[in-house]
Amino acid sequence: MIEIKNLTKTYGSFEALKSVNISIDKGTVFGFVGPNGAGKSTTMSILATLLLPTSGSASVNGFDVTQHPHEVRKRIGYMPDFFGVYDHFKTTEYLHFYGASYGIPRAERDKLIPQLLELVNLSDKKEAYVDSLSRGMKQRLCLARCLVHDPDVLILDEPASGLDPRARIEMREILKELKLMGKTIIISSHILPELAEMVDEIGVIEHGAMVAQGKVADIQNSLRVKRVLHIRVLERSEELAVQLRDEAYVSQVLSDANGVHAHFSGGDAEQSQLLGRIMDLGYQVVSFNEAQSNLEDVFLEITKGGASNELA
Ligand SMILES: Nc1ncnc2c1ncn2[C@@H]1O[C@H](COP(=O)(O)OP(=O)(O)OP(=O)(O)O)[C@@H](O)[C@H]1O
Repeated sequence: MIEIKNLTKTYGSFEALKSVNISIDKGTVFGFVGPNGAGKSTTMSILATLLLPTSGSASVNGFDVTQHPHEVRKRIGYMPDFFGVYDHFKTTEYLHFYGASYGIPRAERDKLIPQLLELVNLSDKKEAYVDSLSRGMKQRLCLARCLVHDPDVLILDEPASGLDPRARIEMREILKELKLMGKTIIISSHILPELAEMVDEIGVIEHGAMVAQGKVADIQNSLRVKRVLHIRVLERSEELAVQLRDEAYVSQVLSDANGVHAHFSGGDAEQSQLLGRIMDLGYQVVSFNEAQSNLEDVFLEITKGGASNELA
């Protein structure tokens, strides 16, 4: 649905994008993560036909953003990180304005707009002036605006930025609904653990270049992000801790009243073999769990440099 090939963008002599490649299948929710200034907004603006690339190509459903921008615009809903809302409108009027500019007939809009307001939890604000809405509400209204022409693809540049925790959760719930509706979504954010819950894939960009891309679990596996294993045995817990220290892929073994905790740098296969060996050694295993590492761990592992410190 989205195909970005060797995309570059230079501002004067500064290379904001250096041959970026991204491929996103229909129905995928793609989390686009990277520190400030990495090139997320630049990539998304090009995809939204608002900025011309210096070289390379980007297409939506087969339509190239530079050759067929009108076809692309019909298929995308774009939510920029800065948004202008027309304060003198009421929320309903605001959506009518956008619906009309997409050529949607009045009768159709009359049916559609209450549905959109319901989707973004603003039904009780249908008569409110945009001016009077909170930041979170304005952001949800902006999202409703992106959906007016029922686009297949949503390009959302930091839709949860500046929102308080409750407003972020509301935004996340709406995005989950959009995913269920089959939309292809590319969403950028600094709030990595929040993305983790809803994205199918992530792409990590740093200094204008993609540094990793794929399913979160695959990236974790390929990077061998350290897992923490929690192991409880019926007896001889201390002895197990000592034996684990000699195991490959195991480091930093601790033992306490809750069991043995070990850092593990192997993948799924090695983890399963380790469990087998512990059982072969005659331990009666009560539980063998892996503490879930999250997107933040993945991100920090990939971008190791100082740039990641800028993340919220
Ligand atoms: N119009 C411009 N002129 C010159 N440099 C620009 C321009 N727009 C963006 N840049 C530079 O391009 C780089 C990428 O910017 P971009 O806004 O795409 O980053 P980002 O990943 O979206 O960052 P953030 O998370 O802070 O929004 C930055 O170094 C930025 O300063």
